[in-house]
Amino acid sequence: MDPKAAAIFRDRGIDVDEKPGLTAAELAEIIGNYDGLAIRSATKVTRAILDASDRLKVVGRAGIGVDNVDIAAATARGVVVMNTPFGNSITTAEHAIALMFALARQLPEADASTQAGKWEKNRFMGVEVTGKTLGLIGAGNIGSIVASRAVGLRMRVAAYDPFLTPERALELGIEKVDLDELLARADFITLHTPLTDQTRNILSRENLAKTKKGVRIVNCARGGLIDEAALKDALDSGHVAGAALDVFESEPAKDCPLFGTPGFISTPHLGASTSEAQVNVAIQVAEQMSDFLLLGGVSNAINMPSLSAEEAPRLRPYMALAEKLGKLVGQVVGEDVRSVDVEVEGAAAELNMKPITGAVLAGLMGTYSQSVNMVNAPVLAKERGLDLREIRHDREGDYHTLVAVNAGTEAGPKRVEGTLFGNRAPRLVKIFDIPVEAELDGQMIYIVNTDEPGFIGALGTTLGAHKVNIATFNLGRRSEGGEAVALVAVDDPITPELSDELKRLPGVLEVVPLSF
Ligand SMILES: NC(=O)c1ccc[n+]([C@@H]2O[C@H](COP(=O)([O-])OP(=O)(O)OC[C@H]3O[C@@H](n4cnc5c(N)ncnc54)[C@H](O)[C@@H]3O)[C@@H](O)[C@H]2O)c1
Ligand SMILES: O=C(O)CC[C@@H](O)C(=O)O
Repeated sequence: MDPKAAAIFRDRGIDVDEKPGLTAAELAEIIGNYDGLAIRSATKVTRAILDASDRLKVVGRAGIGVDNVDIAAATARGVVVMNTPFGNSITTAEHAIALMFALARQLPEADASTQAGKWEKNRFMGVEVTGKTLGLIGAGNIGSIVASRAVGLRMRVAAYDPFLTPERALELGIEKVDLDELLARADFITLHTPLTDQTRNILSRENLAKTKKGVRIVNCARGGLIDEAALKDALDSGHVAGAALDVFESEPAKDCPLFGTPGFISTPHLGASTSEAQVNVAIQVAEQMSDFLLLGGVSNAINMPSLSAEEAPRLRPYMALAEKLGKLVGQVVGEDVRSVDVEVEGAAAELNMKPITGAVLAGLMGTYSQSVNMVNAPVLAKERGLDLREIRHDREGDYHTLVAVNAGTEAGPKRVEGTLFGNRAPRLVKIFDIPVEAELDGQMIYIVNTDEPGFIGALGTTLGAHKVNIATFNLGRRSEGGEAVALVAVDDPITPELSDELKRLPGVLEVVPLSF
């Protein structure tokens, strides 16, 4: 990785060790010492590596493809995975164009022959690209840049990309076609998709047979998009006139069946290898990882919603409130939660809601499982079949800002509401429709009782008898003489014996020890 990455980490006060070329075993041995791991494409972040990484919070990929990271395993462990989606796009697009020209004019073979003193002028008859049709498979960041360069070279561009809108195609000056039409018409084909279940072997033996005789093919995207054995046969038969691969089914490619085939050109995954691109991605990955580790900002994460470093300070108190509300519901309602509506109104409704929802889930799911954070909470919630809804209210309420968590249970909805005092201090304002103001902090006891004289005295006496000091005392009731709640913050541990004794006090309906 370009040394600028390490320089940025150090400038921002993060200790950094540069360890290029570690084996998997060496990485597994040391990964437990690190909060972040910055990688290029060669490092495989497998489940085994992640399992050995107790402290790891973030993996930053200085590049685009994250197929060298086990995203599911990282997510399950609560590790954020980020990439740098644009820093090497121009460079990779230029490599694709370079390989297209290398194929059109057989540059590597002509170079080798000339340097061998052969001067084979008649052997190397090329083709022009001007006026030819370029078939573009995948018109995202890199594909679009390739398209614009190809249009500049006076090529016609026919693109196959199910997600390409007609407006974008018009803007790029290219034609959107289906795959069969592209295969039938293209003089050159270049691939720019990720490797997914849909794109694996997109140039299969069957699809290669549908291409125009004499087609030339470039792949600077991912190995696995082309059937390498079928491509070799198509080159050998002369159906495909040339193929240039930067990426291979198995990398590092040491004994690919295509090696040595006439008309075949290869580079060792050099698509992103320019000094400009490597500086770009190194700077970007270091800035993103530092923002996350130091400020909680999240950009270009694969497994977590974005939260800019500028937004983070404003959202942080909301996320603290949301997490506390989630924890409160989880602890009081228990395992019975079937659905969760997260509602915001007032100032909260103006904000990016995803981090607030993520924090509610982290609080809630953390009461059911260990090591839960905003990365893995949504996955755990999904595994439990929890229905999640985000609701933004325009209305003006009693509070300038409000976050509510409405948990659906078999016994009906259970709703808690909270606000921020002075825009920063989280406060509960309503629990299960009973107004009660409380800081949710440290150890607390939640008590439901019948509103009757003498209860508070008995509660204080019992806590005193157990040498438990009361820090704050917050009361609310549904109606005079009806259901009442107490949220009592205490300085000393709440033992099971104390809980049992509190449950036996006259009028007590429920006692739940809480921890925030
Ligand atoms: N060789 C290298 O060194 C190098 C460098 C950078 C990126 N890459 C690879 O290049 C590829 C493209 O990167 P990008 O930044 O343009 O990604 P991108 O996400 O911006 O674009 C990918 C495009 O593929 C399209 N796509 C998805 N499924 C498709 C399908 N089934 N059929 C057709 N199109 C489909 C998407 O709609 C999208 O427009 C990625 O695989 C990336 O890893 C390689
Ligand atoms: O880091 C590299 O050299 C390759 C990067 C490339 O494959 C990518 O997906 O960004």
